[in-house]
Amino acid sequence: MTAPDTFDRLFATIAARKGADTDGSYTASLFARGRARIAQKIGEEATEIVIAAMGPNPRAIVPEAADLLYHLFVLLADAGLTPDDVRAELAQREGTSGHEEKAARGPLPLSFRAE
Ligand SMILES: N=c1c2ncn([C@@H]3O[C@H](COP(=O)(O)OP(=O)(O)OP(=O)(O)O)[C@@H](O)[C@H]3O)c2ncn1[C@@H]1O[C@H](COP(=O)(O)O)[C@@H](O)[C@H]1O
Repeated sequence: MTAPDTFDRLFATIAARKGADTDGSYTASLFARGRARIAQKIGEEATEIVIAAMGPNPRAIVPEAADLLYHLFVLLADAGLTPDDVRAELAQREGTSGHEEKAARGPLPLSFRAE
């Protein structure tokens, strides 16, 4: 059996914080504040990635990506999902170009098209 990687260990820690004492854990306090607050944090972290992406130093993206992944993991755990659900979704997409997938969706109904 292979040792769990950093992502797996992080998710296990996050999941174990559900219902924990909020004083000692930022994760527990996020769970306590609820899904809307978690989703809002993801929006904030995504915005910070956009700002880092537009800057001159690509390394600045790394800590913002870590913040975003951490908050995404909190959302998954809050929703009763796991990174394995995301792995399975990505595995299902493996080998299908985004162009192919978009073409297979067919044209948008008229009501969705831009003027
Ligand atoms: N990876 C992280 C991690 N990344 C970011 N953060 C926290 O996420 C918050 C995001 O920062 P912001 O400035 O956006 O928010 P804030 O003003 O501090 O807080 P808000 O009131 O806005 O929510 C900071 O408090 C960070 O410390 C994290 N907190 C915890 N972890 C991991 O989760 C584990 C469990 O943490 P606790 O639940 O706190 O024990 C830790 O050991 C780490 O491995």
